[in-house]
Amino acid sequence: MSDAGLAGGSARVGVIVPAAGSGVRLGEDSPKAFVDLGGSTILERCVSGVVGAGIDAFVVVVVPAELVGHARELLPGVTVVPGGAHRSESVRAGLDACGDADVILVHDAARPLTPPGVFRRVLDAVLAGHEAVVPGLPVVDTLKRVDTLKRVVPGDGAEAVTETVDREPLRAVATPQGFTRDALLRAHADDGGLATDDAGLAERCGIEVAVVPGDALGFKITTPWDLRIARMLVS
Ligand SMILES: Nc1ccn([C@@H]2O[C@H](COP(=O)(O)OP(=O)(O)OP(=O)(O)O)[C@@H](O)[C@H]2O)c(=O)n1
Ligand SMILES: C[C@](O)(CO)[C@H](O)COP(=O)(O)O
Repeated sequence: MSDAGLAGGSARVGVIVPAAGSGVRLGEDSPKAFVDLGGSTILERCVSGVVGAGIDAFVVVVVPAELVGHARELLPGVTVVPGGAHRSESVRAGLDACGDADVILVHDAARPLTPPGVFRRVLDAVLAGHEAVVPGLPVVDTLKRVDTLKRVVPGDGAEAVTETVDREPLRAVATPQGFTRDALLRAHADDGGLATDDAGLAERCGIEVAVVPGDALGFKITTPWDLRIARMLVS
């Protein structure tokens, strides 16, 4: 489909929800997507958020192989497929199940509180003609590059600051990340390698990635602290 076709409102939209991680940094008994967040799993909350964004989309959820049946029970009517050992492999499994979508959003299950406006901004930017779009926020902390200390004080584990990094041109990016079908296929072609996000793979093959405003509520549940905040926000 041409860009004009996408802008014309006839685009078919697919959403891949990678949820096959184990959540090592969270340290709960279940894989992260299946951890409780105010009475529903993180995964159910995330899929509700996708549906609640009001985008007419085909949704594919990617979970650990042993939890495919359980996820299908939690999410009747949603396509569920087994993922891989790395996030990029899980996204590729979702891509294989994504049918004939013209635009594909990839949205981490681990970001279940992402507001509808972020989905809209990312989708609208793809429909407007960008091949790849990520939501991003300015970095607020002062950033230091570190290395090992020359003057080692036994036992304290300290590191040496080598540089203060200019944060002005930096953005902390989240999901959903949106792509034309062609761009996402190119990014993942030939088992496209591994990266922490899909835009990273797109960049490697020369695709320009646009950044639109993200939202603090789109934070990723990674650590026990994040889960605590998320539970407070939904209570
Ligand atoms: N093999 C993997 C690894 C990650 N993910 C998904 O990618 C998203 C972002 O990953 P992250 O937050 O790092 O989750 P985990 O890999 O589960 O976390 P950890 O690194 O702490 O184990 C999550 O929704 C996670 O389920 C996935 O689908 N398949
Ligand atoms: C895709 C992502 O959520 C964008 O912020 C992030 O890169 C996932 O990275 P992680 O290393 O798997 O946490």
